[in-house]
Amino acid sequence: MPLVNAKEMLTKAKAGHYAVGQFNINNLEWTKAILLTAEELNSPVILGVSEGAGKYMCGYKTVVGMVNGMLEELNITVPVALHLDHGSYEGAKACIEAGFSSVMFDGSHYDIDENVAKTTELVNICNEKGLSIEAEVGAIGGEEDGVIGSGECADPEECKRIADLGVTMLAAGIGNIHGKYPANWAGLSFETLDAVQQKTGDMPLVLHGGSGIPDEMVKKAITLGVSKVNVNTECQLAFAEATRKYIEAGKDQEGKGFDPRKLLAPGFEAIKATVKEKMELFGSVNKA
Ligand SMILES: O=C(O)C[C@@H](O)[C@H](O)C(=O)COP(=O)(O)O
Ligand SMILES: [Zn+2]
Repeated sequence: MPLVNAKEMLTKAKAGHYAVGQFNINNLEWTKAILLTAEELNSPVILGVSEGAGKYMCGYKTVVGMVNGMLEELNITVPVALHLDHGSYEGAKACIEAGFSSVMFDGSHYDIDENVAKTTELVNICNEKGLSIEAEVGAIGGEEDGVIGSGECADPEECKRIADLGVTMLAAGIGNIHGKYPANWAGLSFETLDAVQQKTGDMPLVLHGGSGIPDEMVKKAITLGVSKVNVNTECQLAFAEATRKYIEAGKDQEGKGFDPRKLLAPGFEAIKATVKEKMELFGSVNKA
């Protein structure tokens, strides 16, 4: 099946009280592992590409070529959206041109009026071209210069202003953090999430920083309107751990164990296992 935008899969998820996973891709192994797992579990899936990962993979056109090639060669039949993650205004335009099916414009660092103005322009372009679009209100926390900043809680009124522009999905800060959560993390603010959902109605809400949130909190967030959960760090940690074990066991020095097709295989399987676990947790299995 060719790429689809994320509108239908997220509308169904919101109505069906489950969430679709966005898994960030970093290279060929990542992409193949995520697509094969989605197909095996009959689950819709969103492939997230940050601007940095896009550059690393030789640009957005390369990413589009690789993903479209895999959809065809691997006979992927489940709905797959290719989505720019935390995009700038220029990055969003470049991805629209390159053939992505969905973009995120992260205007959370602008004041609300500028966020509204830029989001509006991109909503118009995406509508015209048939892409889905995610916007963000309230910055997500995370590590900067070695310090882990706590996540902001979005203002529900500002969320409504952005939702009313006609975006497909809305990321609202609810105390969530990118990367590893610190031991003293206060947890998700369900009060904020509830207030955002009440103001934004049927709008699918997005939970960023999906790695390391206790399962029960993720499930509760889904009951309060989260329809898309973003995961990157947990796949990276699983890949790194499996690769380290392989090398520490000296397997790269046995026979042809240094061949990248063998060396990267444990990490590939570890990503598959992580994605499977998350799809089961989010409830998207058999929802393709
Ligand atoms: O780190 C990235 O490049 C992608 C993330 O920002 C993604 O949008 C996300 O929210 C995943 O968070 P994580 O699971 O905490 O890495
Ligand atoms: Zn994010």
